[in-house]
Amino acid sequence: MDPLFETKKESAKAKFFHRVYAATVFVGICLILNYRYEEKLPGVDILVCTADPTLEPPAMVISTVLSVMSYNYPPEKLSVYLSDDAGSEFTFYALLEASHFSKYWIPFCKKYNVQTRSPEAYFAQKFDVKDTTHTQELLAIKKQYEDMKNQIESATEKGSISEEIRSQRKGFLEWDHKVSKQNHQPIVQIIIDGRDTNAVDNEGCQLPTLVYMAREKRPECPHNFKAGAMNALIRVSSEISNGPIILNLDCDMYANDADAIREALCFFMDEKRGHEIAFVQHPQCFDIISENDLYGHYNLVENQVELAGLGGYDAAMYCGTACFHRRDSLSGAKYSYDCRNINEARNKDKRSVDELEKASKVLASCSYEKDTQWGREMGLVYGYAVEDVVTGLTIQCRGWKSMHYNPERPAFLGLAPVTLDNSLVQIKRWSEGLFQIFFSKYCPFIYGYGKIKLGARMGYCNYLLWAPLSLPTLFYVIVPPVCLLHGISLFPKVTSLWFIPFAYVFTTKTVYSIYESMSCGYTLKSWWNFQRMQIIRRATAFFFGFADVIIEQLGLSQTAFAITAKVVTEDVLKRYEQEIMEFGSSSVMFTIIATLAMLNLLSLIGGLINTIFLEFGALQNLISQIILCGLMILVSVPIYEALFLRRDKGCLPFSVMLKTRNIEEKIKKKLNLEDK
Ligand SMILES: O=c1ccn([C@@H]2O[C@H](COP(=O)(O)OP(=O)(O)O[C@H]3O[C@H](CO)[C@@H](O)[C@H](O)[C@H]3O)[C@@H](O)[C@H]2O)c(=O)[nH]1
Ligand SMILES: [Mn+2]
Repeated sequence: MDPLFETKKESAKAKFFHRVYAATVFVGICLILNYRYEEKLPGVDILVCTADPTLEPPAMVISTVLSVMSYNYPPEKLSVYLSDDAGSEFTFYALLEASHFSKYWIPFCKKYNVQTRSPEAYFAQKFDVKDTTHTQELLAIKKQYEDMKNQIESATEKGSISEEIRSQRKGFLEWDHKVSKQNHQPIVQIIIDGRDTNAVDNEGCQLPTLVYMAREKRPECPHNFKAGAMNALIRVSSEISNGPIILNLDCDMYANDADAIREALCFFMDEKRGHEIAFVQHPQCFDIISENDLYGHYNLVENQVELAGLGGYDAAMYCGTACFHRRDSLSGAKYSYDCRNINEARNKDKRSVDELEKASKVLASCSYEKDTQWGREMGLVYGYAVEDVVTGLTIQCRGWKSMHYNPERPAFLGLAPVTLDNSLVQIKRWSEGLFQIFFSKYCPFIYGYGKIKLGARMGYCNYLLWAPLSLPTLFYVIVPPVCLLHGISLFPKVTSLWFIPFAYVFTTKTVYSIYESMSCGYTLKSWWNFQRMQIIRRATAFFFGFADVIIEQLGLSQTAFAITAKVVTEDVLKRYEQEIMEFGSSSVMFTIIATLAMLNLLSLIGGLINTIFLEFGALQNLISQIILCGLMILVSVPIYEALFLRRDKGCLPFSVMLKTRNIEEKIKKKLNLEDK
């Protein structure tokens, strides 16, 4: 037999035994730890944010809530809070329905050891169950879920909630005719009181606490977007359950691993180093991603190399969601050795639900933060479009450490944008927010000096400097083609020695990037797609982010938070799955993309005509530019398709085409002139 084959077999065997061994040890340790720590498990408060019932449908929000309510964790130590920045009674209603459904959902998950505990994601799967009682129960609960969802959706569509439902719950009294999204009193409703021994599921097991909160909103009072919502949540939860560990989740990201809390606690409760750790960040992983990652949301290299590297410097970046925090460090405490105890007794509050709600409302009011350190030294930092990253940095600079934890089965799965427009809006917010931090007093090089390691500061800047990256990219996609058209050579001749450094940098960078991507699990095609997205992002989103920060620095505008839409129509989703780029709207960003694609195409044609027919010798001077243009054209193929070939709803709209035509005309005119 082939000796190579033999060794392969041997090593496979060894690997297998290694795995079995590791798994056994792991299970063993878990059992011991469970036994040793079960009593000491700390209270965990899960804070979920939502902001708009049309962009973030209540049915999606409650699936997230249900996924965390059904964690494998003692329910009397678990509390779930939903912040609703829209102050919408439909979200409140949906949460009420969810609390009812949880009585069936939680026991079902536990009985059949369901792994995916977001009902929406779970029922979207294909099932293959043989056992008949299981099938029956599954079908029954699926029907129950769908009925609930239909009810919520029809109420939202109708725009009203029936008197019958309203009369069942006094909480609805909060929504009189005066409540609007931007203007309403603080609302706190304890839907399930975890202390109440009657709050049980249909098998008689205790349910976790569930709270609805809509902080006060007044038009004259800046609300600071998600950071404001989170800070109100931190305070309200401290009043009601005061769990020493906080899990922060966006409404579009559900829990995908029922044991995630226990795993995260292994870091916090570690006897040697646990007390130093402020937060444990899971990477942002997404649920629906097209096969070859059309819009570059997989983030495999980012998660496995860049963010993990920052984690290696004890400075994992806080990414706003899927993050476990120590309450103390999030609320502004400095690190000290005394922070060791997280398993303090749960607030043994004897106050009634009404009293708790009343006390909480004060904490969720506009005036509460006046003249306090909230938004500066305490809680999430205000004034940045990426409040999460800057907050994480301040926590680290107060002496804490943070972990990046990327388990094999993603513990959380979110919703990535499935249209180019949404994706760019999101990236623009990020690049803007990140660059804002670089420009502020929190610039890691200055603020972090002497507090976090140099590597960590550099790692942060890898992200904070996204926006200015737009400038070289724009230069490279505009200047070389324009010069090519005019026959101006920008790079050294192929025969010159000076050509070597350019060729060297270009090839090694490309080869390394392919190697890195593929070793992290990308396909070659997804790498290629990512190159396209990089150019598109830099030429549009990063550039707008850059411009906005400059304008803000001049004091001409203020930061806003554009929420990414989470509702998609069937045909958009279908095109996404087929990896057809979705344009469909006439955003300025699309005009830029289309213009750049046309500019390169026409310049290459024009440049080639000129050199071949007029001065053939010039070719070797222009070869680098021809290659650059050619690559840009190859990468832009989907854009030409959207401009000229496609007729579906996602193609580039006529208005974008018209605008790019202007440029074409100009180039053609120029070519004609030269021909003469
Ligand atoms: O005024 C607001 C605006 C937003 N949100 C919530 O913030 C979350 C994130 O918003 P989303 O539109 O989904 O933005 P993403 O770009 O997906 O969010 C990423 O980037 C944000 C910073 O830009 C972080 O806050 C997020 O945690 C991170 O997931 C959502 O749950 C929203 O409901 C609010 O609660 N109040
Ligand atoms: Mn999101």
